[in-house]
Amino acid sequence: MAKHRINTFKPAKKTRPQVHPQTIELTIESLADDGRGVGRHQNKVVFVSGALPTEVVMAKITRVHKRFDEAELLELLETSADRNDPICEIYEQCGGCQLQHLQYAAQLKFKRSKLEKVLSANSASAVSVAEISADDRAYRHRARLAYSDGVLGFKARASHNIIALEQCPLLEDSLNTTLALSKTAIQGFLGDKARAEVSFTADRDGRVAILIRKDGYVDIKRCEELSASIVAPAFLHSVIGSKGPEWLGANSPLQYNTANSVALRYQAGDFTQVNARVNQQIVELCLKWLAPQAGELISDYFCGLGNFSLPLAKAGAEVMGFDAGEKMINSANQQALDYGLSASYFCADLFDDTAISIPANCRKVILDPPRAGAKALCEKIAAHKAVTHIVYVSCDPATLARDLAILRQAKFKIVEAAMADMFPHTYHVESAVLLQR
Ligand SMILES: C[S@@+](CC[C@H](N)C(=O)[O-])C[C@H]1O[C@@H](n2cnc3c(N)ncnc32)[C@H](O)[C@@H]1O
Repeated sequence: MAKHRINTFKPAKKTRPQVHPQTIELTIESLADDGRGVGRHQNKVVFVSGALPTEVVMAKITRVHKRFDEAELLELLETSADRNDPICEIYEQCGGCQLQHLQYAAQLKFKRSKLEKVLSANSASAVSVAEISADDRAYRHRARLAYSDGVLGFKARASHNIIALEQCPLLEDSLNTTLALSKTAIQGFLGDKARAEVSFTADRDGRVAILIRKDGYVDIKRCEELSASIVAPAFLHSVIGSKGPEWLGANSPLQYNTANSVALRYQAGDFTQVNARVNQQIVELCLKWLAPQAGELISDYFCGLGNFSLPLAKAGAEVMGFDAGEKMINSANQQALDYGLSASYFCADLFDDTAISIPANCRKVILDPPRAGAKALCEKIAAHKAVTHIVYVSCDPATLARDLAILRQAKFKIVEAAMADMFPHTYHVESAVLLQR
C-alpha cells in the first residue's frame, strides 16, 4: 500500500538574536566617518568610540544591529602612535568633539582622505587636494548651548543630557569670558524648569551678543534686569519665547570680516561661518578659482549674508544670490547698497526645483548648501547649458559625492579641490571643489 506522504511542514525555528560576548578583543582597522574606530569581530563590523586605527582594544558591546555592532572602549592593549591626550577635561562626556584623542596632523590626514574618496568615486583621483587650516583652538566665534534642569552646556555624548560647561578650548577667549561672567545671571533668569537654547556670538571687535530662545512666555521686566547684569563688552541681544512676545534689546548688528576687505554685518541668529580665519581663506580661494571678470554674472546659491558674493561683487562681478533666510537676504541687499556693489539677493527654497532660477546668461555658479546638499539645484545646473564653472562648497562629503555624480553626468570635470578644516577636533569636513565643462 502506497504510503501517504505526509507533509510535515515545520515553521522555521525563529533565529534567536545572536548572543554577543559582552567584552571582546579586536584590532581597529580604520576610522568611520563619525570618527569611531572600525574593527571586526566574527566577521561583523564593530564601531568602537574612542579607538584609533592599528590599536588593539578590549571593548564592550553596547548595541547589536543586524549588520554591525557598537561598542565602548574598555582598555587599550596596543596604542596608536597618533594617539593624543585630549585638550579638554570633559572630552569623554561631551558630545561636541569626537577627535581630540587623535593628533591634529592625523585629523587633517583623515579629513583629507575623506575628500580624496569622494574625488576618486567621481573619477578625479588625479586631482590633488589643497589644505586650508588655521589654529586648532579658540577658533569658534559662536556657540549654541542647551539649557535644561538648571544646567547650561553642550549635549552629552550619545544622550540628551546636558554637560555643564565652564570653559571650552575651542571657543574664542571672549566667549569663554562671557560664559564665566554671565552664566549665573542666565541660570537665575531661566530658573530650574525652563528649557532653552543660549547662543553666544563674538564679533570681530570682541563684542559678544547673547541670544536666548526659551520655552513659554518672555517676561520683559526680567529681560531688562538680565540685560543690566551682563558684563560689557557682552550684551543681551534678544530673548525669544516659544509663545508670546520677543524681547529685542540691544540688537545692533555685529560684524565679521570675510575676504576682499568686506565686513559682513549680521545679527545673532543669522548664519555665519563658525571659524572666521578658515572662512576667509576659503572665500579667497573661491575668488581665485572663479576669477571674476568685470560685469560678468555669477550666481551664489545658499548665499546667506553674501559671504562669497559680496567679495565677488567687490572684485567686479555682477552677482545674484539666493537663500531661504529672508532676514539674511534683506541684510545682504542692504549691504550691497551700502558698499555700492552690483549684487541682488532673492529669497528662494532651493530644495524645491520649481523655485530655483538660473539666469540665462550665467556662466559661473557658486553653491554652499547645508548638509542635505543640493540635489535639485545640481540637476537644474546640469541641464543649463550656459554654466561652465561651478564652485561647490560642502560641509558633508556624502551629499557632495552624490551631487558631483549628477554634475559629472552633464560633462562637468573636477579640476581643483581643497579640504578646509573649519571644525578642528570634530569629524566635520568642509571642502570646496571647482568643476568646469
Ligand atoms: C552652509 S550655509 C552657507 C551660507 C553662506 N554661503 C555663507 O558662507 O555664510 C547654508 C545656507 O543655506 C541656507 N538654506 C538652508 N536651507 C535652504 C533651502 N531649503 N533653500 C535655500 N537656502 C537654504 C541657510 O539659510 C544658510 O544660509
